[in-house]
Amino acid sequence: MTTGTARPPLGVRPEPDILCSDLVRIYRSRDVEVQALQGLDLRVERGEMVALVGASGSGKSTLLGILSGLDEPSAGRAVVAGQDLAGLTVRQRTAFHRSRVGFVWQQTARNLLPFLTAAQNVAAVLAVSGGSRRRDGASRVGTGRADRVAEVLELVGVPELRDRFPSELSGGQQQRVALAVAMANRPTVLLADEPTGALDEETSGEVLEAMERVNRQSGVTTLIVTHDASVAEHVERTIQIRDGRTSTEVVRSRSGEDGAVTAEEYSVIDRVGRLQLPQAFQESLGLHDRVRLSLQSDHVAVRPAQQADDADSQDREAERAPRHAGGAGEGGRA
Ligand SMILES: Nc1ncnc2c1ncn2[C@@H]1O[C@H](COP(=O)(O)OP(=O)(O)OP(=O)(O)O)[C@@H](O)[C@H]1O
Repeated sequence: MTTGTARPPLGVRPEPDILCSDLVRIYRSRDVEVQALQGLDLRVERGEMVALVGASGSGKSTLLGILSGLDEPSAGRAVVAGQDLAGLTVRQRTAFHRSRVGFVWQQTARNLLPFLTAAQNVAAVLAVSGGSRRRDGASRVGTGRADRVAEVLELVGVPELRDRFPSELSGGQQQRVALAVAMANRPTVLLADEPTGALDEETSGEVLEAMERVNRQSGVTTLIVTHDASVAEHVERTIQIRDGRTSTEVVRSRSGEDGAVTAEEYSVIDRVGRLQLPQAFQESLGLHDRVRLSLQSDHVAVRPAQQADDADSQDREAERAPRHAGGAGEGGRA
């Protein structure tokens, strides 16, 4: 179990808060079998805020179900907040979910009890869990339940809404209160399934800003599943999921004096060496069915099969040329 704030020894990568390897989830009914996750690999570091995007049916909700302890994997490994989720009983998974995970759903009805005010919704979580635990293991340090309710409503930017019922709140306000409810118990990991799915663009932005603030101020590791492309502006890493596997990811960083944002695209390579090329790259170069690979001194070139013969002779020319004269042509660098 991950507790405490002790630093790992120099050179040792700290344990990530989400680690999946070769994760498989198969749904079986009487005569059909659906493999929703097909050997998925994922690593989210402590305190990171990451978006998971992908087409409908690609396995996003299935993954969140497993990571939150609501569902169990068919095979493979999933470790969240230091807890290995394989082979837990339903009771153990429920205890894990309550103590370690905050969850925000798209539908308000799943996030908030309609007959309780915003403050009462937050307090209800604390009543069920018996208090507010900190990541360092301390419990209810210096604050009682009422203080924690006020604190968490302040954190998500809606202290003035404390006495309103969900029906008296706008969609964006409801989602921010839902975020307060999810954070009440100081979870290690915050998971959100399409939290802005029912909101307009401006309101989505407000909710995502609140999530960013919560992530920064509390250090909660955050994974947002979404179709909403604008989420990418609020996270450092956007991971694409395709056919039940993570495929590519875009890492955004700020650099230079003007803080310009640069985005770099990466592909995830699994333990047996499989990687997926971004759809846009495939379309742009007409890569389909079969591609030609060639190993260069510092990269692997991926070319349409039909262009490969010409390019190979160019590569051989380039290899013969002196180093300072330039490298091989880059039909598709992987
Ligand atoms: N309970 C279930 N029983 C059988 N098949 C299921 C079940 N839940 C999901 N699936 C199937 O598993 C696959 C992945 O579904 P999942 O809901 O995880 O995808 P998703 O990426 O979240 O889709 P969406 O964006 O539409 O919510 C789909 O083919 C879906 O039909």
